[in-house]
Amino acid sequence: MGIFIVIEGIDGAGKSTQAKLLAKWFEKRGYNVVLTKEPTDTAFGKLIRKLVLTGGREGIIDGAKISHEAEALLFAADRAEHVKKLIEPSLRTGKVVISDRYFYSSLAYQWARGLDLEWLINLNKFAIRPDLVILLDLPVKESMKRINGRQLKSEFDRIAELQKKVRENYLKLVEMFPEMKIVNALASIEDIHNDIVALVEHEILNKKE
Ligand SMILES: Nc1ncnc2c1ncn2[C@@H]1O[C@H](COP(=O)(O)OP(=O)(O)O)[C@@H](O)[C@H]1O
Ligand SMILES: Cc1cn([C@H]2C[C@H](O)[C@@H](COP(=O)(O)OP(=O)(O)O)O2)c(=O)[nH]c1=O
Repeated sequence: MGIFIVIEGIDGAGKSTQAKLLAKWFEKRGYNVVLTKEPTDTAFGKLIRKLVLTGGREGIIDGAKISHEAEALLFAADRAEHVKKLIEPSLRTGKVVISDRYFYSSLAYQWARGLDLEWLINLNKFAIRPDLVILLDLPVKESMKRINGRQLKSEFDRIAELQKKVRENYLKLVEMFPEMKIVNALASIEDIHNDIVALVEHEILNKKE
């Protein structure tokens, strides 16, 4: 069996930056790495971008043309394809899978939209548990600085409000899912990378030996 690692956090937390650095770290050590993300680039991911993420990257704040329930089902459908067609086959052939977002995003974001957490957890039960989930945690003020320009100025306050809820939800999820570990995302890119590597060594590699 391979190794399955997920990077989570609010928009602009540094997920894609750290996912790439971690992929390089494993590759240098001779591992076969699959770097992936959700929403995916498949037809389901495209449908999500069209129906849910309207009006830009943070368009999820409004402009959604569909109900929050349908939204959650679309993310779950995209995830089912992701798990069955890419993640599980890659793990079976011993690869390291690093995913930028996974079902924890559905729990944090769709819960923040008012859906029932238990319903969301049940909906995502098919999704195998990762070996480790890195939660890049930082104050919303800082993340908003980093993604400045990705959103319209007039939407700033509403987006910040949702991000705050999502951050709080992620921190509550850490209490429920022991595979989730918090990393302080306020540090430099290099320091965060080193923290993540230390967690990977401690939580996964040392245990496999
Ligand atoms: N530790 C950091 N400190 C300052 N800026 C960062 C840090 N990590 C990433 N960034 C910058 O913040 C922005 C968002 O990073 P990104 O990796 O795209 O976040 P995410 O994938 O979580 O949305 C990018 O411009 C990136 O270069
Ligand atoms: C995977 C997932 C993402 N999202 C949200 C989080 C982000 O605000 C948005 C898009 O994700 P994001 O990582 O920003 O995608 P990209 O950078 O490719 O545009 O979707 C959910 O609400 N639920 C989910 O299950």
